[in-house]
Amino acid sequence: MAVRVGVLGATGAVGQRLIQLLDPHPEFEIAALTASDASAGKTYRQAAKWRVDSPIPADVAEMTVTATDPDEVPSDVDMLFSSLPSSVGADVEPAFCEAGYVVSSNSSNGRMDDDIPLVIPEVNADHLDLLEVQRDERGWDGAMVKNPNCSTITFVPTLAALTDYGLEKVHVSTLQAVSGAGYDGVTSMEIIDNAIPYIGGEEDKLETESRKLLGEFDGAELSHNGMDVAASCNRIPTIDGHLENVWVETEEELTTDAAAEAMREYPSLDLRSSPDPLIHVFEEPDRPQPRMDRTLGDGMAIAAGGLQASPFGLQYNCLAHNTIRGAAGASVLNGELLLENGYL
Ligand SMILES: NC(=O)C1=CN([C@@H]2O[C@H](COP(=O)(O)OP(=O)(O)OC[C@H]3O[C@@H](n4cnc5c(N)ncnc54)[C@H](OP(=O)(O)O)[C@@H]3O)[C@@H](O)[C@H]2O)C=CC1
Ligand SMILES: N[C@@H](CC(=O)OP(=O)(O)O)C(=O)O
Repeated sequence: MAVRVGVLGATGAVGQRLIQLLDPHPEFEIAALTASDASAGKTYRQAAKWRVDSPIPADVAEMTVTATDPDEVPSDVDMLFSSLPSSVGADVEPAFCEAGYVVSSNSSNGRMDDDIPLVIPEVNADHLDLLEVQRDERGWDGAMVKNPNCSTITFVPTLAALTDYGLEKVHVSTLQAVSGAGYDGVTSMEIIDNAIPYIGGEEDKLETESRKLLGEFDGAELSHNGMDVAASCNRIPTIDGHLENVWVETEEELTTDAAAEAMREYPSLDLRSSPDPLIHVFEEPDRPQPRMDRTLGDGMAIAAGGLQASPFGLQYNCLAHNTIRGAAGASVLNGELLLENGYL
């Protein structure tokens, strides 16, 4: 029987992607939709300005949107996918956990908290056990797991494939699509014929989240990876797909052939949304490209290419679909991991 799930922030850009992914999902059944008070009481069709590239699911369109309040969500809903603005999530997500709901959240609030697992299932599924610590410390019947920032998700799996060589220093420079800023995030006058070398708070997220994701959990505490990470983040006029240039210095000698093989062989998981292969390594020097490669693995694969030696270690490019692998798909995959591990 399918698990009854709800979407917090269901009318937004990421909320719509969540509905697109959850509606055909055999393990989940959409049973609750929440948004701001302005949307509460409306049908989903009335409340959401549907902008996703597939039709609005007919059954979801006629559901009534409620306020984002634990008292408004039916108690037989087992899991909530959250795509609320982080300022809202910080207030209400803990209230849902306290009320007994398991929350798989895409919002950035709490990602770096010591007792909140920040998870990319193919990279650090073992960190999910932090939920035991979380429940002990917070006294929650529910639980909260986060997925990382979309640009973090794009490069960390490629680093995970190289950890046997000892990661020392990582430089990453991003070219991020406009959808990452949300529909009203940057105006056409700002971004057409332009690039913006600043995305508020983004560089710190790549630098800190990557070290948490590649850290070690000993059953009680999580220690962060000791590598140095420096990030530079840029907005460019693509619609979807974050492209990143990466330089990695390792303790052990790392040839481009060995790196390509390690990435190609890095395992995916036996979960519905985990693509096989996880990392698609291109031989062509001009790939990956956002428009051509963002839908690999139904938008859940990581693409890499341009591997070469440089004075700053191994150099390569990587790409992922920012609103699927980087946001909604990441939360759904964490939901599948929670289900697989008996948290529902
Ligand atoms: N856009 C992207 O690609 C990515 C976004 N994210 C993160 O995901 C989250 C959502 O982003 P995005 O979908 O773009 O945002 P949107 O602004 O498009 O959507 C926000 C959602 O939250 C609801 N909401 C807003 N204010 C409140 C409130 N006070 N109480 C309850 N619900 C509220 C909105 O409802 P209503 O329609 O009623 O206003 C809407 O459903 C953010 O934390 C963002 O940083 C992460 C990665 C990528
Ligand atoms: N800041 C990201 C999107 C985003 O909302 O990230 P976060 O989930 O860390 O808030 C971008 O602009 O592409």
